[in-house]
Amino acid sequence: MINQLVEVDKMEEECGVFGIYSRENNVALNTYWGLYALQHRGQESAGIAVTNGSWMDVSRGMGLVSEVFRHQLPDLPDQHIGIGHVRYSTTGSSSLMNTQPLKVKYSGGHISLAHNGNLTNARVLREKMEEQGSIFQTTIDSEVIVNLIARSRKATLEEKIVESLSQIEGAYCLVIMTEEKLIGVRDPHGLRPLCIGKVKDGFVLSSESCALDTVDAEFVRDVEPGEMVIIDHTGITAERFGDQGNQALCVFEYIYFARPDSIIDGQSVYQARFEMGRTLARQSGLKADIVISVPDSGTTAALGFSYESGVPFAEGLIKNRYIGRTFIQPDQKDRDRSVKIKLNAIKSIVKGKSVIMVDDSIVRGTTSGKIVRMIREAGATAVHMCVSSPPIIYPCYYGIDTSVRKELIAATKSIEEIRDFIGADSLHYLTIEGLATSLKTVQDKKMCYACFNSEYPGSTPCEQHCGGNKFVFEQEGPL
Ligand SMILES: O=P(O)(O)OC[C@H]1O[C@H](OP(=O)(O)OP(=O)(O)O)[C@H](O)[C@@H]1O
Ligand SMILES: NC(=O)CC[C@H](N)C(=O)O
Ligand SMILES: [Mg+2]
Repeated sequence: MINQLVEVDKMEEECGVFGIYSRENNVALNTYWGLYALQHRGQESAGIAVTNGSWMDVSRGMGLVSEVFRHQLPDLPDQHIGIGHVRYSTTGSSSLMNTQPLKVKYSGGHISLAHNGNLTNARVLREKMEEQGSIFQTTIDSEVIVNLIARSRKATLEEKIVESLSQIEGAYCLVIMTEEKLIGVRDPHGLRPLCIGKVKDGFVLSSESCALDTVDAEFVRDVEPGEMVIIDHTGITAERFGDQGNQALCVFEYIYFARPDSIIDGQSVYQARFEMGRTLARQSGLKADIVISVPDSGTTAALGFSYESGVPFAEGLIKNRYIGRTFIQPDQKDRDRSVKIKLNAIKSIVKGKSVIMVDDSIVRGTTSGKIVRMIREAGATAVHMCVSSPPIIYPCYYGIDTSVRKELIAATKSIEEIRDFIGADSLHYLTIEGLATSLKTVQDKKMCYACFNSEYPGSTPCEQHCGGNKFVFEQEGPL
């Protein structure tokens, strides 16, 4: 019984990275608060590394930020750089061995590194390095980057990093710490977000701007795709690397991953979700007695749907606030159980009503089938399922754990079969065009829609390992 409760606590998401350079602030504590704000991006493990210029200390553990650092934060006198990570595993198992930040000692000193994203050629690089005698202590792709940096013969740290980046492919936002520097890197596609904030005597790097508010940092700008920013006692400098011609921020950040109070590449996540709901209302033309949302991340789109359609919004489902996110849990048994504990219907709201239920996505179909039944059992006369994203048909290889195509319900079933499977009266998805027009501020930017249309902006692991086929690779075992 105790084990079951513990399992339910371990929800996960997409990794979050955070870094701070400041002499006036307690960097360990600020990193802790920053990670707290990024908790929705990864709930499997958390870690913080700090340095005072002479020593580097790292502390990591399995669980939520508040669980890992329940008793103690890394504690070095005069610490002035800190980095942190919350993990949602996409390569390598969810285990203590694979927690981040990684810390290594090499000929140039110490390096700590935290990574959000997923490399598509990590296995190839690792096998090559192993053949040449390199030793790996984890099974994550991120360790390949650390090894490349440590092995580089270039003279300066910046040159070593750029040389390493020229060898890796896929998605990566990195925060890297040495005894003197805090470095932020965003891959040339810009697949994952990373932004810069300013504190009085230094700078902050964060996956999302919501964490800047938490540590009282002022938003400066996003790190550009293919940009490396270097922060040290002289301030901040930046340099470009790689080919920035094929930029493609992950559109799923706006649909589901990011917090609605974050602004990514100039686009408010809240505004994007609200517009997705409005567009879906226009596209579906649906009317009913009430609009309800599937909390949490379906709520903003449901408000937009209600606003556009004129159908009143009501809270038909209540989410247990002590439960995290379910889609990214590593195990289907956990996901099934979590949905039951997570959501409950309010009978008095839905009884005798025709209901439009809005969620941001159907991935494996774990959530929608159960709650359509729940709303019907609570007395609704009809349940229309509205999804504020297009059907997810193709795997993500860039940091979202949907790399096995057969797990995606829309990859194996038609829309009518999904409607039947979840037991809804009707099922409506936002179109790809509708999604694109909802992203008002970033309409002119190229985004990654690969999970909807299979147009991958870069290489896929399958192409690396299976000779050209995009979809046969399954991420099992190390890398
Ligand atoms: O079809 P499925 O496999 O069930 O996945 C889709 C569901 O998972 C996500 O919610 P999640 O519970 O992860 O997080 P949330 O509380 O932020 O909505 C998403 O918002 C959908 O509700
Ligand atoms: N979701 C992520 O960004 C994961 C980062 C890295 N690939 C890991 O598995 O630890
Ligand atoms: Mg949800």
